[in-house]
Formats: sequence, C-alpha cells, structure tokens
Amino acid sequence: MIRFEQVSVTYEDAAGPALRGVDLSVDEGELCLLVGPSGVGKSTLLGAVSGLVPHFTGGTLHGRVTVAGRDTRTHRPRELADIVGTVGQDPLAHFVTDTVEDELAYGMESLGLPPDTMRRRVEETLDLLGLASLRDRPIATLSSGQQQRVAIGSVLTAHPRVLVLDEPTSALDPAAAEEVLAVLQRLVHDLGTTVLLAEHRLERVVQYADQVILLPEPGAAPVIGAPADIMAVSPVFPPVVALGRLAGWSPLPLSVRDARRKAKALRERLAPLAAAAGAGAAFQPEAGAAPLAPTRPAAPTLPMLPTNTSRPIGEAKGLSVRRGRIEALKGVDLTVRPGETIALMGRNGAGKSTLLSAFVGLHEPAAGTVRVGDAIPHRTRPAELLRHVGLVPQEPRDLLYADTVATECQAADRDADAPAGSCRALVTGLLPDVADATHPRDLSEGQRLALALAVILTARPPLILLDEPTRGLDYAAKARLVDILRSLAAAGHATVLATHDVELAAELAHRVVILADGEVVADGPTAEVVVSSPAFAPQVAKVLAPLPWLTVPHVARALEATA
Ligand SMILES: Nc1ncnc2c1ncn2[C@@H]1O[C@H](COP(=O)(O)OP(=O)(O)OP(=O)(O)O)[C@@H](O)[C@H]1O
Ligand SMILES: Nc1ncnc2c1ncn2[C@@H]1O[C@H](COP(=O)(O)OP(=O)(O)OP(=O)(O)O)[C@@H](O)[C@H]1O
Repeated sequence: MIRFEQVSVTYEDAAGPALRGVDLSVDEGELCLLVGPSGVGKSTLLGAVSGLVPHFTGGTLHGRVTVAGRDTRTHRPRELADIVGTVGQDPLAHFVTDTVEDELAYGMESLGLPPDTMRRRVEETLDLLGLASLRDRPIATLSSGQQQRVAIGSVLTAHPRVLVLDEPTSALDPAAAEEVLAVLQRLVHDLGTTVLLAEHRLERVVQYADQVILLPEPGAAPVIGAPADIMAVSPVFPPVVALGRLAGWSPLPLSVRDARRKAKALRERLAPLAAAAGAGAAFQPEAGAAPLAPTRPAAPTLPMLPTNTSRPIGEAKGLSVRRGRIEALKGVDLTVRPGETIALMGRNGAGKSTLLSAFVGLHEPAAGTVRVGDAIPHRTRPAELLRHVGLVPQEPRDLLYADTVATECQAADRDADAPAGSCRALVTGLLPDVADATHPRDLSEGQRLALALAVILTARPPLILLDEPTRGLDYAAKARLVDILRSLAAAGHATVLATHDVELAAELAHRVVILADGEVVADGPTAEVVVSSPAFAPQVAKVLAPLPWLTVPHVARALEATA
C-alpha cells in the first residue's frame, strides 16, 4: 500500500540528508510503527507519504514514494486526500473550521460525500472518540487532549485507506490513548486500513504494531522487522522492554501481560527485599531522599534558594475557576512546599492546565483563593510575579520571542532584573551545545523546552510549573529533563508538572495529585496513588504487582544490592 524506493530527502541549507536510503513497503491492513530518537527523520518520512514533503516543506526528494500506486511527488497532498488521512504533531495548525462538529465533517465535504453519510459518520465518530458532549464547542476552547481527539476524528470520518499519524497520543491521557489505539486496531482488522504512526511513548503502542520501522540515527537506513526483534536492538524502548533486557528475558515482552507471564522468578527474587524494606514508601522516587535532602548536591548553575520549609510556596484553597460556561475547577485545595515535585494527573479536560495557569494569575478565582508566596497571582504585576512563580507552557514556543538564543537570554535577564549573562549560564548548563546565534525555531523540541525553562529560571522563582513537559520528547531528552528537575528540587525549588506520562511521574514525583472533572480526587505519595489507580500506574508497577517497585532503575538498584 505504501512503498519507498531508494528515497532520500534533503532540506534546503541542511548539511546532509534528513532521510537516506529508505527502501521499504507497508502492506494493506497493517499497523506499522515508526520509531527512533528525536530528529532522525520520522516526521519527514511520514510527510513523504502524505505529500507534505516536499510540496509544503521544501527540500528535495530523490527516489520514489507511492501510496496505493500514486506517486506522492507528482500528486499534491490534495490529490491524495481521498486515500491518505494525516494527523500532524500540531493539530491546532491544521484545523480549518471553528467547531467540533464542523471539523469532523470538513474532510468529507471536500470529498463530496452525500449529506446522510456525513451525518452518520459524524455521529459514529463523536461516540467512538468520546466527543459527544463537546460537539458544539468552539475548538479554540478545548483542552489540548480534546483537540487531539478532534484532529484524529476529523481524519477518521473520511474513511481513508491509509492513516498517517505523527505522535497521535502525545496529548492524550492514558485511558484516551488506549481508546484511540483500540479504534485504530479495529480499523486495521475490520476494514483493512493501513496505519503508519510515529510515537515516542512506546509503552503505549508497541504491543499493537504488526511491523516496526526503526530509524536508528539521522541519515541512517531504516531497520525493519517484527516488534520484538526491533526492540532487541533499538536505542529507544519502553519500560517493559528495559525490564526484559535487565532480567534477560527472551523473546522480549512488548506488553505488561507478556512481561507478567515471564516475571515469576523476578518477583520471587524481589519479594524478600520488599518485606525487608517494610512499607511501600521505601520505593518512592528518589527513595530515601526527602525533598531538600542535603546529600544531593545542586548543579552548579542552580544555587540554593533561601527557603523556609514550613511555609507553602504555593497554595490553592477551595479554588473554583470558570472558563466560559464551564466550571473548570471546583473547590480545589493544593499545598506546595519547597523542594517538592508534584505530578498533576487526570483525564483530558480535568482542569490541569487551568490549575497551573491560575497559579500564574491567568484566571481570577470564581471562589476560593490562590497564592504564591505572599502574592495573589491575578493581582500581581507580571514583572513581580516572575520572582515567585514561572510557567513553562505546553508549547514552549509561546514563551520565546527573539530570533536568536542570545537575544532571548538578554531579554530574560532584563525581565528578571538578573545580572547580565544569568540566563545564558543556565542555558549552557542545560544545553552545552547550543550556539548563541541559533534561532529558537531551529532547536529540537527538547532543546526548546530547556531554553524556555532557562528563561523561567533566570528569575529564580521558588515555584516552577510545567505543562506536559515530555510531549514530543524522546527517552534521552526525558532523562535529561528528570536530572534537571531533580537538581531544582535539591536546590529548594518546588515543581508542579501537569503530565499524562505515568512513567515520568513514577520516576520523578514525590507526590501525585489526580484531578477529575475539576476536583481533586487523590493526593498522596506517588507509590500509593499510582499503584491504586491502574490508569496511572507505570508498567513496572503493573508487572511486579503487588510488589511496590515503580520503575526499571528502582528494580536495577534493588537487584544490585542483592548481587
Ligand atoms: N521543514 C524543514 N526544513 C528544514 N529542516 C527540517 C524541516 N523539517 C525537519 N527538518 C530537519 O530534519 C531533521 C529530521 O526532522 P524530523 O522532524 O523529520 O525528525 P523526527 O524524527 O520526526 O523528530 P521528532 O521526534 O523530534 O519529531 C531534523 O534535523 C530537522 O531539524
Ligand atoms: N478557553 C476556554 N473556554 C472555555 N472552556 C475552556 C477553555 N479552555 C479550557 N476549557 C475547558 O475547561 C476544562 C479544563 O481544561 P484544561 O485545559 O484545564 O484541562 P486539562 O486537564 O489540562 O486537559 P488536557 O489533559 O487535555 O490538557 C475542559 O473542559 C476544557 O474544555
């Protein structure tokens, strides 16, 4: 159905090709997963299928890509629209209409489908993707996960024979991600749809794939094979595979279910350690290192904040916030103390982003109060508020205005009244290889996140808020982010991160707070909260249950201690 013959793509002004020597085919009715570290060319490969590369992106494509026999170089994306449905990384950029229902119908209208067919498919899709209650909503007022579901729905309604999806679950809560994958699998099995999808969070998708295409490094030829075979050699792999590699299991497990079947001996080996260590609290992230633990040295670029640990850094009491007709937060209580890392989790639309933005004064409470230090955010001047709290938004680009890294840093120093060079020193600490003259637009997703974080940190706010910081990051970038956030906690900063990444929460957070429909429904130590809510439990916790380990590094440390 999809065929690449000796394809290479070179963007204008690039030092080398973004893709080289790609020769592969994806059969009809196959779910094919495209994996690889950031920047290896996954989006480029997907774009070559939908025709966006090179028609919209520029650059040169050598070789031949055909979809259902049509050459994508001689057919523009519009001429492929009846066979290929595409969802890109940034759904907002592709919405054409204003409301959910119109967007679901738009693709079918352009294909000239009869009105009753369109009507039926819109209803089916609203049900399938849990969008029925949002059907009349302006798209601009949806949460990011709700928008991503609309973007997926809008390509499904046209029943394309080929679906090309670039990180389709990046903004989805864990349950929604499973629902979307179940829908895709049904299309593949029942209708013979061909699905090609790129994803960083392999724990969500690898078990559904028929075939995996690995791009191991930029410009390297792809490695193609059965999922377990590719996972054995891939530089990116999910926690169950990491656990399988650690325990020496063969073939490697791809799902929690596979891993549980193989884990009996490992559980038996670990059980006495759990009993010896006592309560589950011993398996908290950073076990033994309480917030502000003196043993953890702060990174040199992150001087200790003067802190008074008895006073909260941020506090919401009985906080209610309205957004239009919606009561997005209802009586939320949350206390944040110095050195704490809190993961804020919950389904799409639960109110996580709203809560973070209330802490930076973007919403006036309808009831209750919110404070950061002594400041009431919505009554505090932005320049003053910077010293108390900083928010790295879901799209770090929204925080970056300048056209070079150097000018961005100078502006951050000025805004924060910090000594010249402060922001640049932070950038160098976080991103040793980034040159002053680089345009923020040309940074990778992970680099842009680090730059936005440096801009925020320049004012040294005690409270740092991050909205979905691992969206679009590969495992290596995520590990670097974890190190940075741990150093911040050790230096006395408190961090609240809204995230759907259960693996990140398990690795990093001291506490997990779960929001549901605008209310706090759980607030406690990470191990307790995530293990008792299956949707938010990391893979290792599910594999080893009822033992209390949450991540592969925790297990590795325990095994080392027994070796
Ligand atoms: N439109 C473009 N113009 C110039 N260079 C580009 C363009 N799009 C991508 N690139 C460059 O091509 C390379 C491959 O990028 P691509 O987005 O395909 O990687 P990716 O594997 O999808 O990365 P990620 O996982 O971060 O999404 C990168 O070095 C990127 O900077
Ligand atoms: N500008 C707006 N106008 C009206 N309603 C809004 C607006 N922005 C968000 N909402 C609604 O407020 C609720 C909370 O949205 P919020 O973005 O805080 O959720 P979230 O938990 O961050 O979701 P996600 O996980 O999808 O990012 C949702 O029902 C959303 O549809």
